[in-house]
Order: sequence, then structure tokens, then C-alpha cells
Amino acid sequence: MKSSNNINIASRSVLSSPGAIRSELPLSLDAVMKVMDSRQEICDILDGKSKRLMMIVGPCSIHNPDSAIEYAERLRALSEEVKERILIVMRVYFEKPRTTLGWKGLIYDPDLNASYNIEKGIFIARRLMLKIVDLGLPVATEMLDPIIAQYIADAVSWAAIGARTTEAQTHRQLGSGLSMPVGFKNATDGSFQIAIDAISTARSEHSFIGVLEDGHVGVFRTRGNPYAHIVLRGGGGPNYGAEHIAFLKVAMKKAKIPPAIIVDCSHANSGKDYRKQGIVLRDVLSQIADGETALAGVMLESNLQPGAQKIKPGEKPDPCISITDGCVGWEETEELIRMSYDRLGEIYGRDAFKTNTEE
Ligand SMILES: O=C[C@H](O)[C@H](O)COP(=O)(O)O
Ligand SMILES: C=C(OP(=O)(O)O)C(=O)O
Repeated sequence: MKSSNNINIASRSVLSSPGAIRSELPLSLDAVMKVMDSRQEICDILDGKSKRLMMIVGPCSIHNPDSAIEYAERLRALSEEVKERILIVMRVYFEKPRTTLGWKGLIYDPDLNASYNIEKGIFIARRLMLKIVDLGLPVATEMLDPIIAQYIADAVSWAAIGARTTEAQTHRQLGSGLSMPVGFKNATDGSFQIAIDAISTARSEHSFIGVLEDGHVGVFRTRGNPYAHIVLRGGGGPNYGAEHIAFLKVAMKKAKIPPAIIVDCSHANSGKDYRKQGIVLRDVLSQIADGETALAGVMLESNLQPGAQKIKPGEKPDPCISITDGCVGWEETEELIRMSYDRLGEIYGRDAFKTNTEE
């Protein structure tokens, strides 16, 4: 029969519902407590109640679950050592927003060969997130597809809305209903007004259509997310300098948004050169030393090995090197985190952090 529909659809298939996958891979009570506790720690940092620096650290994208676990084990051990002054949250990114075309992340294409076994990708991603939570590391991820959020959000402590989607109503609505603090990136051209608008929007109530636990379509009514905040990622040059922060704070005040800012040391802030992330981090720490209290956290793109590689058809990529943006390697990651720990001790004095460990 002639149809006016699905002209450009090559095929469709059923995907297990969020509820089905979540009950096959449930979050234990202990994991729920860990997620809730770390979300609260992040809120305390964003509120300025805790002087700790949040460091969101990890691969640009995960393409090999075993390497991600090895990375998480190292990061977990280090996070224990620095926890008095730094809250480490691991970047566990499974969805990549592309400028044009490219691999879209482990959830979309877990076999890295354009076979797009999305159901397999969701299982791998959720299993991995649960393992990382069990290890004791809070998880950060980008929420790109609003439906995918239903499959993984319960394991996530900090969410990002990326530069390419911050302006979208869909993502602002999604952010308004997320249970964890959500960071909106500034636009790819470097302007931050769309992020400020996104934050005000996500802090408000919304009604929209989404997918329910059982896979049916439903209407969601949200309360608004009081912990929507900004992430500066640069664009057309860096935007983390003291002059940018001062300018941004005026705009945030005007929009009645609390002054909590995260600086992404990668992307356009490093000119996409992973070796420059340390420069950004050091600048942020200097601003904190100069008395800037709005800088709540930083993001570092880091992997077991430094740099990036291209996926070659028919070849397995090195499991320890990024297949998206270049990352600092483990050695430099450790150095940067330890340097930040020492610097924060110098800035605030050792006693300033006591309340965080005496709980
Ligand atoms: O963080 C990753 C990338 O910067 C983002 O996904 C865009 O990548 P692309 O410009 O290579 O597509
Ligand atoms: C895609 C990312 O960043 P942005 O949205 O800032 O490009 C990312 O952090 O992986």
C-alpha cells in the first residue's frame, strides 16, 4: 500500500525498555547511596558550602570497557588520596555529539564498525557505569539523547549538556527533570548567553513528552533543577581567563543565577591541544588563589595513554588511547591532580578542609 510515511527510514526495530534493562542491571542499595551522597557533595561545592574543587576527569569517550575499568581503578585510588581537598568525578562518556559525521560513542556503535548495535551498547554502558559506581567513583556523563538518559541516569552523579545542544529546548527540559546537578556548556562559538538562558530555563518547571519505564510514551512534568550551572569550554579562543569570569559573573547576577562555574580545560579552552590542559588548570587555580570563589570545578580529558588515534576500518584501536579528542595520559593526569591538591592546601591552608573528612 502506498504510504506518505517512512520514506527515509531504512528499518526500525524494538529496543528493550528502560525498565527492562534497569531491572536486568539494577543499582544496588549501596550504589544508590553512593550516587546520592556524591550528588550531595557536588551540590555542596556548587553552593559554596564546601571549598573542595570538583575535578571531572576521564576519557573524552570510552571505547574499551576493560581499559575504562583499569582507568577507574587508578583514578579511584588517587581520589582517595586527595579527597580532603578535591572531589573527583569520572568522565564516563558514551554519547558523542559530532560536528558533522564520526563515531557517535559506545552506546550507538559498541563494535566500532558502523553496525550500530544500540541495545548491546546500552547494556555495556550501564554495566560499566555500575562497576565504576561500585568502585566508589561518582560518574559524569553527557546526556545527548533524552531517551538514553532513562537507561543510565540513576547511576550518574553529574550530567553535562553539550555545547551543540545547550540551546535546544529538548535538552533544557531534560535538564529540568534530571536528578543530578547538570552543567550546560557555552556555545561552540564561545558565547555564554545561551548557557545562561539554558540554566534559567532548566531551573524552571516543564511539561514535555518522553519515554516511560515500560517504553510507552508519556508526559513528564518536572520541578526544575536547582543545580543547573555553567561549564565554560571556550570557542573561537579560550574563555576561562579572569576577565571572562568577571564578565560572566555580571551576566549571571543579572539572570539571578548563583555564581558557580566549571571550567573545561579541554576543547576550545585548550585549542583542542590536550597538552595545553595543564595551562588552563593552573590559571584556574591562580584565580582561586586570587580570591575567585565562583570557580567550583574543572574538567580534564584524560586517558591511560596520551593523545588520540583515528579508527581504521578493520583494525582494532589501541584500547588505551582516545578515539575522539586528544587526552592527557595517566602520568600527567596524576601530576595535575596532585599539583591541584598541593595548590589548594597552599591557598586555603590545611585546616580549611577539615570538615569534609570529619563527617
Ligand atoms: O568532545 C568531543 C568532541 O569535541 C565533540 O564530540 C566534537 O567532535 P568533532 O568535532 O570531532 O565531531
Ligand atoms: C563534546 C564535549 O564537549 P563540548 O560539548 O564542549 O564540545 C565533551 O565534553 O565531550
